[in-house]
Amino acid sequence: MSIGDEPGTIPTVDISAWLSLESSQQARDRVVEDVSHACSKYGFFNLVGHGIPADARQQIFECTKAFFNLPLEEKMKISVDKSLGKSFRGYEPSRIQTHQAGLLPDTKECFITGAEVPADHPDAGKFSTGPNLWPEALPDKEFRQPVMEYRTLLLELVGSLIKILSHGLNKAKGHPPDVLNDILINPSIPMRLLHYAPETDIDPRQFGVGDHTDFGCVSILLQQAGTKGLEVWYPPNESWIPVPVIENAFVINMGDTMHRWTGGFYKSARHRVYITGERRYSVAFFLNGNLKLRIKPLDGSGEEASVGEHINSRLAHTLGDNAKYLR
Ligand SMILES: O=C(O)CCC(=O)C(=O)O
Ligand SMILES: [Fe+2]
Repeated sequence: MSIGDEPGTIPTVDISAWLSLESSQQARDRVVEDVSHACSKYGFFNLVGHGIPADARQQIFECTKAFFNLPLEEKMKISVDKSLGKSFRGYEPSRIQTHQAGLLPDTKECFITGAEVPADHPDAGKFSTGPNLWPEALPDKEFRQPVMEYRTLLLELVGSLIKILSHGLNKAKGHPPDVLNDILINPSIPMRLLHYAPETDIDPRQFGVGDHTDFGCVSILLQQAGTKGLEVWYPPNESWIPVPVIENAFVINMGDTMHRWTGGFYKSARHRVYITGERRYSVAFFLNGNLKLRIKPLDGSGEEASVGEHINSRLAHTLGDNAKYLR
């Protein structure tokens, strides 16, 4: 069921028929059509019927709040500059990333985790790969375990989304129905717990997250109920569309790797988070994909490129002088 597509809104898509073993082929095809429509028109949609339990969603917010409530000196003990090599894990303080010339650095602060790759693994210390950094001040049971459990649940969900998106490309363009599946082999998935502190006297160049596109394939965002700030750019109307929080929904968006790979069929949409006088938390899960994979636009529109090199260079660009943390 696709609700929405009302002027000035992004669609809401229910994928429960895809996830259920009892659904008819017609109901599954409808999910493929709805996801494909949302991603080719907007690159953004609200996802419901995703099967992620409410308590897992609740718990990840508890973890997020607990982390950002720690004193700054505790958070700085695991700041990204302390992570192994270019692994870029741990605490990213506020005002580190700048997305556009002319904007001030984002006010958000983040905690970044990924797949747990031990320090003696041959790839540890390569870009976005290595051991996670965990705050000493929070017991594993209350933080590390639920964060990794949430990651496992979303890994399964993003696998379903990639399969649905592949079927969408099969229907629209005749590509094989598993055309995107290789991105899921040993995928790089940085997950960011995010905190936006309330601000006053806001400079017009200042955002929680400035106007940007995501770098990877598929992003799964959980917004905190009762907050606002996220907006997506809709080119046909040249306007910013608010992305209000919908109960039990995740926000799904396409990133630049997906856009390029599909020759622009699935669109990586510009979005931003404006600052309000209210505190806000969110949790972003970025399927960047297999960093060693080389992908060529499916429509023949460009050269083959490495997933890892692309993501690395995009992140370094937004970090500016702070890209020293990636060396
Ligand atoms: O917090 C949000 O609502 C969005 C964050 C975001 O766009 C990002 O981290 O890339
Ligand atoms: Fe984003």
